[in-house]
Amino acid sequence: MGKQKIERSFKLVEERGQKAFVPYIMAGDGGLDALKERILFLQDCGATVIELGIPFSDPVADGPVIQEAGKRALANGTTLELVLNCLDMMKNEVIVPIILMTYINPIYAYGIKEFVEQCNKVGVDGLIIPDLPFEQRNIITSYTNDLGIALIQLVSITTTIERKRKIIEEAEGFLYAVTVTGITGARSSLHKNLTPFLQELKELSHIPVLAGFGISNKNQAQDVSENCDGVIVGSEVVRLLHENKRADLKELMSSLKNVEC
Ligand SMILES: O=P(O)(O)OC[C@@H](O)[C@@H](O)c1c[nH]c2ccccc12
Repeated sequence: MGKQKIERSFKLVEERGQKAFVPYIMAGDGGLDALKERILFLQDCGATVIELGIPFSDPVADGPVIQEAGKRALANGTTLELVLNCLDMMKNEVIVPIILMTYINPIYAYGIKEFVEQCNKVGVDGLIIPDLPFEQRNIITSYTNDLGIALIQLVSITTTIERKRKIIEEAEGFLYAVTVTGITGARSSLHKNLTPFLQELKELSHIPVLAGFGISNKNQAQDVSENCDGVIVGSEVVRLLHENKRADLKELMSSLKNVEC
């Protein structure tokens, strides 16, 4: 459970000489009835971890594709509570670690302590809360630490070295390296300083470093993962699921299987 389950999954990828692939999906896009099937599909495609987004009305870090998916999910009545119930019902079939990505507001509304306890009960292994400042992580970690749930930290290409060091010291599960300045979504080219940025994080970090934001095809995934432990792909996965292009998604997810470490 929790951190350890995430660590084990990365270890397995490493032992196989592969790179990690973490797909992001929006809970409730396509209806909550589709959630279990989508998670099991991604699990079968070899996802290292699944990042599951909770729809929110004011998603400040999300680009257009994920915003639209969030709107669709909210329109069909998806709530944090319903997503947690849904996870509870599928927990015996889900082997792949699950990380919930939610803004802090829905957690406040739910009740922080109740939220973390429920996450633990339904088998959530980690959390990404992009608008929770590192300095205020205590409001979550005072509950997650005891339960072994990982609070995934993000560092960006503009983070200072002092801050990177501080964040990495506390980071657990994996380190989320944000590869662009801006919001989520496909980019035709990635940041020119991406390679030194990832190399520096790899040197500093005791846990896997994963790159996310703007990666949308095989070549980008392979190029980027040469300098880190794998990639997180959101908008493209959301698009392919919405358009029901399962074969393309499978193909994209297989892109890191033959990469040499
Ligand atoms: O969509 P992209 O560009 O592939 O990026 C991943 C991203 O979608 C996912 O990790 C994510 C979705 N919403 C977020 C908000 C903050 C940080 C990360 C995320």
